Amino acid sequence: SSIMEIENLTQNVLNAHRQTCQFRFEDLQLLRWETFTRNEVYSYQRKSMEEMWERCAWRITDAIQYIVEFAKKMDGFMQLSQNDQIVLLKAGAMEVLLVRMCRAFNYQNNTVFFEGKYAGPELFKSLGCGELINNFFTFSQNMCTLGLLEPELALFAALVLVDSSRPFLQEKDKVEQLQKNLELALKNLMRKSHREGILVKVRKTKPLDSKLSPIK
Ligand SMILES: COc1ccc2c(n1)CCN(C(=O)[C@H]1C[C@@H](CC(=O)O)C1)[C@H]2C(=O)Nc1cc(F)c2c(c1)C=CC2(C)C
Repeated sequence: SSIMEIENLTQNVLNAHRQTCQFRFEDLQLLRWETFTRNEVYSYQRKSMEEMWERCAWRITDAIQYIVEFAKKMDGFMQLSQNDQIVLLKAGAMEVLLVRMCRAFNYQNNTVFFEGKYAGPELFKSLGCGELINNFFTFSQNMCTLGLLEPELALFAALVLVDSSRPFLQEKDKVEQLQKNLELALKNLMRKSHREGILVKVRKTKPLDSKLSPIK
């Protein structure tokens, strides 16, 4: 692909990302030291497992819808077969959400934005899945150490989604072509900002450990 095509794809992905993030990065940053008081944490911890799951499931479902919109605005994604669009979103939407959530994560006090303020892992105690929550916070910490800027995060999220190694793809070569263009776009962006050194780290950070067996 020509450099023009790559530049256009970069701009398209940045716009798609900006138009489909529920919160602007600047706004999330402004709130990062607004943490829940001890009493507010207690009131969350006293909620039933059902109520807490209901709230979190709603937030996740909502956020995933925005990621579907992100995919639909990405040049090349809608040109894939509908089967492959569904295969990529089913396999990757949650991983893109985890990548996006690092924008709303304060690694200095290990808190994440939740319902208006920043919460630590202890707030989610009543969910009864401390292991999963701790993995989520550890992942967010690792994502933050990459120090990706918003445009780099947008292209990284696009690459998490457009992954030609996902099982059940019908037109793998078409997905591969789009993936290669996105890889060139991210390399091009990093080179321009003289930060290509990060790419080595990025390649190692697979969003979710593939050994995570689906909850039986
Ligand atoms: C892209 O980055 C982000 C980061 C955080 C959030 C969003 N997006 C989406 C909207 N959001 C909200 O809280 C909504 C604002 C609304 C209106 C209001 O009250 O202000 C309520 C956040 C959210 O969902 N946090 C969240 C969900 C969740 F399931 C978990 C954790 C954190 C931590 C562990 C688990 C249990 C996995």
